[in-house]
Amino acid sequence: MALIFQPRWQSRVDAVPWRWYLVGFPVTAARMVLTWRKLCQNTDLAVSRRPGHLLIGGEMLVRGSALRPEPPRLGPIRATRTGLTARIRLHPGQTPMHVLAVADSLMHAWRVHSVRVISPQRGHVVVIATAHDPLGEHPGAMPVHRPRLLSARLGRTGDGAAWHVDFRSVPHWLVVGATRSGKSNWLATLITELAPQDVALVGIDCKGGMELGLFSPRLSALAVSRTEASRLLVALLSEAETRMGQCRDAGARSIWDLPDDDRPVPVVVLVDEVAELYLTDGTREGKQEAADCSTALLRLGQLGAALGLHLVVSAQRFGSELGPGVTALRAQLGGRVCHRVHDEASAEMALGDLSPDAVAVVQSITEEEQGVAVTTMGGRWLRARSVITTPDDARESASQHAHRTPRLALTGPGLTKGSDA
Ligand SMILES: Nc1ncnc2c1ncn2[C@@H]1O[C@H](COP(=O)(O)OP(=O)(O)OP(=O)(O)O)[C@@H](O)[C@H]1O
Repeated sequence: MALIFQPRWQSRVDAVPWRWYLVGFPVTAARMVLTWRKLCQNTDLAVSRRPGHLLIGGEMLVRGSALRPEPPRLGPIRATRTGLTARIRLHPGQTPMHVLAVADSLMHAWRVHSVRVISPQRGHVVVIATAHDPLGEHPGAMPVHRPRLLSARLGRTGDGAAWHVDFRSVPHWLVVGATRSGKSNWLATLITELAPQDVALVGIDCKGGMELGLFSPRLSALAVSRTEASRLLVALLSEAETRMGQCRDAGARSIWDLPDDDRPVPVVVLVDEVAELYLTDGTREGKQEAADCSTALLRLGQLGAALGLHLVVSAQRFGSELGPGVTALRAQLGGRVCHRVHDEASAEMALGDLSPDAVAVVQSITEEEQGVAVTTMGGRWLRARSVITTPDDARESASQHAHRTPRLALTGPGLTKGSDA
C-alpha cells in the first residue's frame, strides 16, 4: 500500500471551496442585488411611502415623489463556506415572520439550495442561504479529530456543520428507518467513532449477530438471541445497582462526580432491530422473556444516564403495537435519528412527540438518499447524513482497538463474549 503524505497547509488549501468563493458567490450576490426590488414588490415585502410634499391649491397641484414601493434595505452580503448571509433592515410593522413566509421565493430567485431566517437584533433579520445541498454529495472521509469522551462525529448536517452525537448531553438515542435506509451504517459509524475511546460497547443483535458481530473484538459482550439479550439486560441492571451503591457511598449524584480513579467505565448498549426483543412466538416463556427485556430496557433508560449506561436503540418501526412499555421507553430516548420511513406513522413515532414539522421533512427523504436522516439537535431538528462505514472499515476499526475493550462482569451463562463471537 502506497502512503501519500500531504503537508497540512495543502489539505487546508484543498478544503477551501474556491469555486464558490471566486465564481458562485459573486454571481449569486449580483443576482440578489439586481432582483431585490422586484422580488420585494412581488412578495409584498416592499411598502409604499407617502409622497414627500403634497400641496393642493385652487387648481389642484400635487408635488412629490411618485408612489413607489420601497423594499427593506438589503445590507452587506457575506460569503460563507457553504453559501452566504445577508442582513435586511425591516420596515416598521414588519417582523421576521414576513421574511420567513417568502423564504421559498428567495430560494428560487437567488437559485440557492435553502434559506434560513434568523433575527439577531430587533428590526433586522439575517438571511442564511446554503448554495448547494451539502448532503447531496458523497460525504467522503471525515477529517481526523480528537473526540470528547462519549461523543462521536457521524457526518454532516444540512447546514454544512459536523454532525455530533454526544451521550453526555443526550444519554439515550432512538434510530429509526425503513430497510436499506442507512440505520446499520449509522450504527457502524457510531461504533467506529467510539471504538478508540475508553468506553465499553455492548451489543444486542437478535438477527444472529449479523450486524454487530463485525465489531466482536471491540464488544465487551454480545447477545445474539432474545434469551441472551434478556440475561445481558439483567446483568446490566445489576451493574447499574452496583454503580448506584458506589455513588451513594461517595455522596455523588452521578458517576461523573466520582474521582477519576474510582469512576466506572461508561457503557454504550447498542440494540440492533429492537422489535426482535418484543415479538413473541406465543409461548409462555417467549412472552415472559419479551416482558423481561422490555422492563429491563425501560429501567436502564430511566436509571442509566447518571450511571454512565447509555442506550442506542435501532428499529424499523417503534410504536405501541410492539408491546407495553414501548411508549415509555421512547420517552426515555431523547436523541432521535429518523431515516427514510415507509409511512407517516413511523415518522410520527420517531419525531412527532418532539417536533411535528420534522415529520413532513422525513417523508421527503427519497430512496436514493441513503444515510440521510432528520435528527434533533439542541432543541431543533436538522437534516443530516452519516459518512459511509463499510464492513471492512468496521472490522478494521474493531480489531485495531480490540485492546481497549474493557472487561465487564456481564457475561453470564449463555452470553456470547465479544471476542469469542
Ligand atoms: N450515509 C450514507 N451515504 C451513502 N450511502 C449509504 C449511507 N448509509 C448507508 N448507505 C448505503 O445504503 C445501503 C443500506 O444501508 P444500511 O445497510 O445501513 O441500511 P439499513 O437501514 O440498516 O437496512 P436493513 O434494515 O435492511 O439492515 C448500503 O448499501 C449503504 O452503502
